[in-house]
Amino acid sequence: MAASPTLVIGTRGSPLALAQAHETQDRLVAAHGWTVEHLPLSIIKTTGDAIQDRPLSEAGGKGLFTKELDIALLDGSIDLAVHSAKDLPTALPEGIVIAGFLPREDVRDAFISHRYRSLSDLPQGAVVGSASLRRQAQVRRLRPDLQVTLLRGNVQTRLAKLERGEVDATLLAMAGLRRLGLTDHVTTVLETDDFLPAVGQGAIAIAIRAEDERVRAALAPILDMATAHALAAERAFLTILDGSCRTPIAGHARLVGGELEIRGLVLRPDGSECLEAIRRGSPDDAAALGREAGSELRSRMPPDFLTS
Ligand SMILES: NCc1[nH]cc(CCC(=O)O)c1CC(=O)O
Repeated sequence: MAASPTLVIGTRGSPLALAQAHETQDRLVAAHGWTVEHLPLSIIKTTGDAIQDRPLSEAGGKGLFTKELDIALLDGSIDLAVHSAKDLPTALPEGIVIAGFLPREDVRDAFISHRYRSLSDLPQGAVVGSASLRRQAQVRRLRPDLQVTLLRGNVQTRLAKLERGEVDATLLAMAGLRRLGLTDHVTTVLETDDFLPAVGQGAIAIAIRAEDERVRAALAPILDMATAHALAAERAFLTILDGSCRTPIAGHARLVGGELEIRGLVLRPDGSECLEAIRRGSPDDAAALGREAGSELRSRMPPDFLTS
């Protein structure tokens, strides 16, 4: 066996981020027979972690969770950065690339409530808390009679707020709940046909320095091709529609038989309108399928769609 190199794994400090970093560490240990001492974690606080009082879409969007990790990659203080693919901006800084993705977790959202069994079981006027424009808009689309409020914080904080009765229900990603061992809290799982996940949901992306062949080779055995195809389609879809991080967007790609299928949605924030596009084709054309779905929605969107 080759001598164990030292690779420093950069991560945010939230419990979910740490679980994802540990999963990466464990997979590298299993693939290479290395020891965890040679895969130290470097915990880095990001601007996104510090802002708790307003929606991140108002504070500058997704890059807020990645900037400090990007800097650490570029200055060599870490060798790889572990991210929730969902929180990664579509454009990465010069010199940084996504090496690939770990095998994807459950992509679905969960409905969580202590008093009600499902979204359709909530009484008129019940309060659903979420920080995600996508979840807020899809809830309003399905149940225009509910109150939708902002609920921020990490997964545990949100569950605690629900516990205290600040909201009647909330929605969280199954992937995060599974990684944190918190699926006991799940009331019902929302199928993707009814409630479409965010682009990248459930996938862990690993960012590296573009030129770093040593780290790229070390990661190769733990990366998952099916997830890479799905994410290529989803991220290409999002790139076409980006520009406004105030737009509720959902997108999910998966292999059906040997084909890749992407389904994408854009919604008005109030849920009054929802446009859908679907493309199916060869996984080798993943990015093109995503771009086509995005372009179709862009051309069908009324001019005021992004601002209403
Ligand atoms: N924006 C926060 C965030 N980023 C990734 C996940 C869950 C894990 C995932 O989707 O991979 C979550 C929490 C949530 O949406 O419930």
